Amino acid sequence: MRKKVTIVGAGNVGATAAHWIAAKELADVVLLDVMEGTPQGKALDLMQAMPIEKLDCTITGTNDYADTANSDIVVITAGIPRKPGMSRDDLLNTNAGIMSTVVKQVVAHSPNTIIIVVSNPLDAMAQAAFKHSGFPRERVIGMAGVLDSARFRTFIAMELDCSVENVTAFVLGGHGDTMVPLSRYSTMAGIPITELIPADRLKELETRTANGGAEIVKFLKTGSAYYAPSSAAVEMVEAILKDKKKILPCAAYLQGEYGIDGLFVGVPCKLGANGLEKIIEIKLTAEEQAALQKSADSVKELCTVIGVQ
Ligand SMILES: NC(=O)c1ccc[n+]([C@@H]2O[C@H](COP(=O)([O-])OP(=O)(O)OC[C@H]3O[C@@H](n4cnc5c(N)ncnc54)[C@H](O)[C@@H]3O)[C@@H](O)[C@H]2O)c1
Ligand SMILES: O=C(O)C[C@H](O)C(=O)O
Repeated sequence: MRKKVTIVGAGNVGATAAHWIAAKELADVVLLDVMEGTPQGKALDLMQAMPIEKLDCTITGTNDYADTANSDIVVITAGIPRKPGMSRDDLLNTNAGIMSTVVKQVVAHSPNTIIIVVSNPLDAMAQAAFKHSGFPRERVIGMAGVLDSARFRTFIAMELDCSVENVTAFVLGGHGDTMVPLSRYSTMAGIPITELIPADRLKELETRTANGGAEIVKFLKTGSAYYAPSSAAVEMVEAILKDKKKILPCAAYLQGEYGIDGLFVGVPCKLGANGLEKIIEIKLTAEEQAALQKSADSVKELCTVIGVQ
């Protein structure tokens, strides 16, 4: 039997995630939204591409959570995106309300599912999903680090004029202005990029990475990025469905790791069939640890505002 992935929110990120999942033939997809007709129309449109692409996936559009029952994974993209001049944190109150109603419905219909949170502000929304679901931390994971590190990889590959496949990159911390790109753990074909790119130029690439979402919002004007974000969420879906034991930077609920307790922060995680299978702890310099702590403090502030600290 095929796996079942529900995507809540059939907007830009949600619909594009459905597209990537189908393109990789990972699972049957249920696309759910509050907008009547939107998920149905997008799902039918995607279904009609399946014969052309020679893919066997069923994509169902719905407004009814009954159709999401017993999903293996639920990806939550429901919520408003930011527009130019806004920070992700400006979405806090609206999206917290949406997250609370969505998660209750998700849990009622798929009590054993694994939730991947995408809605912003990401770390606080992951914490809200964790608290409202009552799930163990293994089954609530936030998507941000895969996207942020993919952005860093893109900029490094552009700088070194090499294949993106040769570049690995590392980003820690929250998905906001306080994220921590770690050049020291980033490589081109195994060679530390700190040996290939001068420090001042690297700083510029790190800053561009931290502002990567805003750069796209400025271009798009009506919303935020969705091709890379949906691709990033689907890399996590694939790691779980295929039990890949893949190490990916994700927002995870820390319980003492990195000296942080009771908060979602972006750290290297092992993803497999059980969801979050391990948090990988690496040695940080005092400066990096301080940057991570600052990032955690800003997540805590948001969580306090919406009562999920
Ligand atoms: N974590 C990340 O790295 C990352 C990356 C990109 C976008 N995002 C966030 O993802 C969210 C979605 O972005 P988008 O570009 O797809 O926005 P969008 O406006 O295109 O889509 C959002 C969808 O959510 C739906 N929705 C609203 N309330 C709902 C509810 N209660 N139940 C079900 N669906 C509901 C809307 O009808 C809409 O179709 C935003 O909050 C955005 O900031 C996060
Ligand atoms: O920037 C945003 O608001 C959307 C997302 O978090 C991103 O990084 O692209």
